[in-house]
Amino acid sequence: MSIQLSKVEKHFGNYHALRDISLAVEAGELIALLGPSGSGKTSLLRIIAGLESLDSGEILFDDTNVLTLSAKQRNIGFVFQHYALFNHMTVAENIAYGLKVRTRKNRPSKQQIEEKVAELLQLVKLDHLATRYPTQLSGGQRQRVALARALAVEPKVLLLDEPFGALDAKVRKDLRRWLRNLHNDFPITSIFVTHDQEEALDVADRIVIMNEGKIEQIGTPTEVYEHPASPFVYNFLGNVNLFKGRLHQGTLQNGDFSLQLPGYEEVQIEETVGYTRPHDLLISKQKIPDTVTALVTHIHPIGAVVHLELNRIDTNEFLEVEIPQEYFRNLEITKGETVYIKPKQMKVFVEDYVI
Ligand SMILES: Nc1ncnc2c1ncn2[C@@H]1O[C@H](COP(=O)(O)OP(=O)(O)OP(=O)(O)O)[C@@H](O)[C@H]1O
Repeated sequence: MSIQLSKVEKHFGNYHALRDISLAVEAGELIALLGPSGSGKTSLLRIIAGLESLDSGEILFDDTNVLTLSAKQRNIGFVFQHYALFNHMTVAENIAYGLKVRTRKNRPSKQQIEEKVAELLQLVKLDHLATRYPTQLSGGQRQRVALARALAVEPKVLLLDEPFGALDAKVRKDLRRWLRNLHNDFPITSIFVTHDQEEALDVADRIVIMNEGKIEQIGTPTEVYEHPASPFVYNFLGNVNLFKGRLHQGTLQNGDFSLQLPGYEEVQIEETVGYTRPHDLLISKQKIPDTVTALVTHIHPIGAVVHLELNRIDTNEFLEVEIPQEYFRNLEITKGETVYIKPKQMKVFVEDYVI
């Protein structure tokens, strides 16, 4: 089932919570709604589900306008951050619940329900825990039961609101891999809300980045990470170094250094900002032309890479560099040492859009 949102608007009183939201989700896609707290992710999810009304705009499931359909009629599976399982029912009973409460006419036979539950238990890898109660499960296991329960009624669309938000980092990581694999085997159109960049980048086919009720960018994880469409996206997705300066005839002049920026020859801005990722900064112990001089203030080895925190001598600004462990060892950099930094590449946004 594909989903098409067009020009969706929503106010809560005077507060403009969703602004001109248009989005096309293809059948079988796994989409992440990513953004800071209050950016409108949950409101958008609830509007798609039919749990919240909208002021104006259109929502199509395939070619059907669903605005007049209730949440139930939209045939949506919902998984929330806090596993809303029934504690007095076993895992198997929880999963069967949605089928058992159907009207007699639509209810599968007892045997069909049992088969469906067994199939879902296998899918979420909990067959050995079918007779346990929710209180006897870990948080991660409970979320898998919640997902199996949502899938039992064979929804056309699956909506997940911070499904792993209440779990610790390791379990979260395992579960998001598991969700990715599950989705590969069982490609139901799914939209999940998260404020965790890594989770969105790791799991989603495409990411919708939201800020203050607007969509900032829609793209694959690689597109949004490698080609952020706005300063907001650049800052929000990963670490970034800012180089304030003057852009003139294709050169960014900043403190003690200047950098040629191909593609920006026609642009002149007195005060702008260049954005560079930590792994796009060159670091050297020898002074080379057009470099920034900085002091190494912290060294954090993290697995195969080393993060270095630096303080620029000329502007006193903070910089972050990321280099492979092996390269770091060869350089023999120590804390307190003076080093020279040069961006390999930099992005400048003109009127909020990258050239
Ligand atoms: N029922 C409501 N009544 C009034 N304001 C609301 C209501 N629901 C949401 N809002 C406001 O709309 C804005 C967007 O909220 P929403 O929950 O959609 O954001 P979010 O991106 O999901 O945030 P979070 O990550 O914190 O859950 C917030 O400022 C919130 O206070």
